[in-house]
Amino acid sequence: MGNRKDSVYANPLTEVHQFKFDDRVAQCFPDMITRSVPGYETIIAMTGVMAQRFAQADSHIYDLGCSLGASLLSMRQHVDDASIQIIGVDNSAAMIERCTHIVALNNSPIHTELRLEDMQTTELCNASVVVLNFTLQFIPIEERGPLIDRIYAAMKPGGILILSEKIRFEDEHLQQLNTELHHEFKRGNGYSDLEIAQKRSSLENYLRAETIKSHESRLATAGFSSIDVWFQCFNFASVVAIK
Ligand SMILES: C[S@@+](CC[C@H](N)C(=O)[O-])C[C@H]1O[C@@H](n2cnc3c(N)ncnc32)[C@H](O)[C@@H]1O
Ligand SMILES: O=C(O)C(=O)C[C@]1(C(=O)O)C=C[C@@H](O)C=C1
Repeated sequence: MGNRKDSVYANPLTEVHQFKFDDRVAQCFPDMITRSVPGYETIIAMTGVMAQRFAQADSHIYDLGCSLGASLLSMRQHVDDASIQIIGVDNSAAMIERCTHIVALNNSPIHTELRLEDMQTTELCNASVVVLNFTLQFIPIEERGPLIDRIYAAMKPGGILILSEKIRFEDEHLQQLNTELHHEFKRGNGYSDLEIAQKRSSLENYLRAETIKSHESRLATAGFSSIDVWFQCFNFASVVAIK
């Protein structure tokens, strides 16, 4: 259902195509993301802890780009008010299909809806918690501002946005250092140099990382009043923004 070992880039490819969240990736996604993103498990676990604190009665919790539902399941474990609804959105049919099975296996009194939709057009309203865990990075940069503005407009006062991203550094030495440390992390998790190189080129024009400063400035422009980096490991970071 999503428990295979990631071998998507293990063999030499004659041509490396742009990364796609297709069936092959969905099948091994938990293994892929855990071995690729330093701190992933901590970010998912703390997403639940933060949701518990910020979820408001009769409101919606959104997990935008939910993949197999790791963040929404973490939040569902921490929220026990049945007046709250959790909504997961992803535009990959392979992900939503598997996520539907996984969510069904985990009983909960919290109403959970999964949508096979684009997060840029899905209906958003009455939100006390919005999660963008490693998904804004796949939206074209010029479209990120309008999406964050739309999320802000759909949020209740006192609500929280959790934004986790691969980040870029302005300082070229730090950019080089953190890229190398990230690759070292992947090597330590069993990825070969070939896998690292092929995946890197498949993400080249798709995952567009920005600096923490750019993210913070976009969130401030949208109107968020309190913004903070609560987690960072090498070139991955997570930011909270409170309305
Ligand atoms: C790295 S994964 C997210 C991981 C997930 N949030 C987690 O923490 O386990 C990125 C997800 O975003 C989805 N995605 C990318 N662009 C999207 C869009 N425009 N609308 C909805 N989902 C999108 C992909 O299909 C993919 O499942
Ligand atoms: O930068 C990389 O090497 C990654 O693998 C990162 C990343 C991500 O941040 O979403 C990219 C695609 C996969 O979804 C898993 C991890």
